[in-house]
Amino acid sequence: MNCLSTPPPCIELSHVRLVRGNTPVLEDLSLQWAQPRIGLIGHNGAGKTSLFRLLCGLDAPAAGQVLFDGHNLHEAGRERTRWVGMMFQNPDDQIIFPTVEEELALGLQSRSASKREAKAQARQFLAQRGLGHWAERAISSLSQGQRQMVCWLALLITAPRTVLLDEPYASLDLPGQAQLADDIAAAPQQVIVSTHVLSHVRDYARVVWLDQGQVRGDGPGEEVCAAYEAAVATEVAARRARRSVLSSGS
Ligand SMILES: Nc1ncnc2c1ncn2[C@@H]1O[C@H](COP(=O)(O)OP(=O)(O)OP(=O)(O)O)[C@@H](O)[C@H]1O
Repeated sequence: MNCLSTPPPCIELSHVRLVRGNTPVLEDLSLQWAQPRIGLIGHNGAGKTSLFRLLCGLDAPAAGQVLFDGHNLHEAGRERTRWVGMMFQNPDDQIIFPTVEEELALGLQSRSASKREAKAQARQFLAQRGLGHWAERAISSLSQGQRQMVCWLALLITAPRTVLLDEPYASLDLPGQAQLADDIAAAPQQVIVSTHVLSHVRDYARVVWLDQGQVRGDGPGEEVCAAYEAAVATEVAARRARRSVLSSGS
């Protein structure tokens, strides 16, 4: 299910090279993403977070380009925050302000609301979601999962056209995971979810499997997740066989 009232934006990577520190992470990567829901899977270190950092403009490509509905994303300036927003894997990398309402107001202020208006809107937004009592709470008093929820709410309130979620379920309890899944299903934005929990993206029409910065699988979630699981099973079996040979020789 998706609730997009307009067609999702088209994100196009063309021959992108991305280097982080001295490490080449993405090499000659070309992709076109125009589906409302997209899953991104792959091993630790495959390049998923790096790709997200590129897509929200935190990092720029060393070669190639990224287009958002035909516009160069890395030349867009402030306009880019209306296009793409990211929820970080670790909420502490994202949250800046001491209270929930101030954190939520931040994105609204950058959209020209005054500080007072932005805080009032943030309080109203929280109240609509039954979280009015969170408004003045100190971020430091929230659990990790609750902080992740604040990051999600901060994205929802600023409503960029594309939302990048990096391991969004990692710290959430089961009710929190169900709520986030429902929120994602109902979100009017294009949503791209990076996750190691395949059940969250298996029913997506499009899943991309990233392997050492390259696309190894791309297609319907059922197929790509099954191919990834099969590859993992093969890797694990090979590793166990090696370990058993080593231990029998010792
Ligand atoms: N700041 C950095 N400087 C240099 N190399 C980095 C930096 N951050 C990440 N890398 C490298 O980039 C590669 C991709 O890392 P990335 O964090 O994008 O992977 P990932 O797929 O998101 O992994 P995970 O599933 O563990 O979150 C890895 O080889 C990693 O070591």
